[in-house]
Amino acid sequence: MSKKKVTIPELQEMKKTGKKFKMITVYDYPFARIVDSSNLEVILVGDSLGMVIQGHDGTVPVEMDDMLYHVKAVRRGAPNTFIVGDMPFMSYQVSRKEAIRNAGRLLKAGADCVKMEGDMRVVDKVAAVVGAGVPVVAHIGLTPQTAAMFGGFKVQGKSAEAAESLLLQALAMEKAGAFAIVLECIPAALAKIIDERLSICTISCGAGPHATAQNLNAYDVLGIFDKFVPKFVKQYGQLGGQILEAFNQWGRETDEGLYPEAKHCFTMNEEDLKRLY
Ligand SMILES: Nc1nc(=O)c2c([nH]1)NC[C@@H]1CN(c3ccc(C(=O)N[C@@H](CCC(=O)O)C(=O)O)cc3)CN21
Ligand SMILES: CC(C)C(=O)C(=O)O
Ligand SMILES: [Mg+2]
Repeated sequence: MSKKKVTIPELQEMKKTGKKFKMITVYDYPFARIVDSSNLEVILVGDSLGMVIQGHDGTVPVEMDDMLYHVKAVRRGAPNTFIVGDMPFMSYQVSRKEAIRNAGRLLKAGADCVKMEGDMRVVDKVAAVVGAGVPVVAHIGLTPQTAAMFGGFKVQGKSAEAAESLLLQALAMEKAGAFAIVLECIPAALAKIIDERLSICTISCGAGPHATAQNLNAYDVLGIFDKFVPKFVKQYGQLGGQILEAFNQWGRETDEGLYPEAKHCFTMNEEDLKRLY
């Protein structure tokens, strides 16, 4: 039984009924297939692929073409899952026109909506993209594309002033027409207030339990990505170790002549083999 893709009205209904939804970050076809048969409602194809897949130290190097490539692969694996396509750095900051054009490209590649990071300076771009008919998830708090400005991947909104500013940003994003908002790395108590003050869904990525939804990265959930493990991450598997063990076992068996066995080999008939000599 394949599941039915969740709709935006259904996600909004979940905020009213208090039922949580889950958004997992994946980047490729095999993971997308697994999510499509899981109890997770939403996939984020995040620009974090710059770090997790490409090995950069941040998300700034990621291009539209990278995002389109991964959104297409994920859509092929997860035809029945709602996909959020992340807009990469400089694909929406320059002008409303570029924002609309690039958001449209992500939708044509298979995304159901786009996500845009930023504070008050991005509100007009969000409004323009929504105005062009593309659903938008806003993203405030720790915004990795501009993390250099706050000195790295640091928790945001800890002071009363910073918290007030984030609340105002969230309200502005709702007014601009975003249907949901990611709250990344902010105090749980602030996320609770923001969730209560907004009618749209809040999605917690390191923002505590009070949001409408939770987000984690598949590579963190599985214990594959160990370059850094943020405090909010819970590893539900230790696949990094299992993958290493599998690689080493194949290596050992190949060294010792235990792989391949007869069942792994192709054959040809005796006649043809004789004619060869
Ligand atoms: N694999 C992966 N998982 C993520 O959650 C993720 C990415 N990549 N890449 C994009 C952003 C970057 N993220 C990060 C990265 C590091 C921290 C981190 O180390 N935070 C410190 C807090 C430092 C402070 O106290 O201010 C921590 O201890 O968690 C948090 C979020 C979340 N996102
Ligand atoms: C951290 C999440 C929300 C994200 O934007 C990403 O994975 O790119
Ligand atoms: Mg991102």
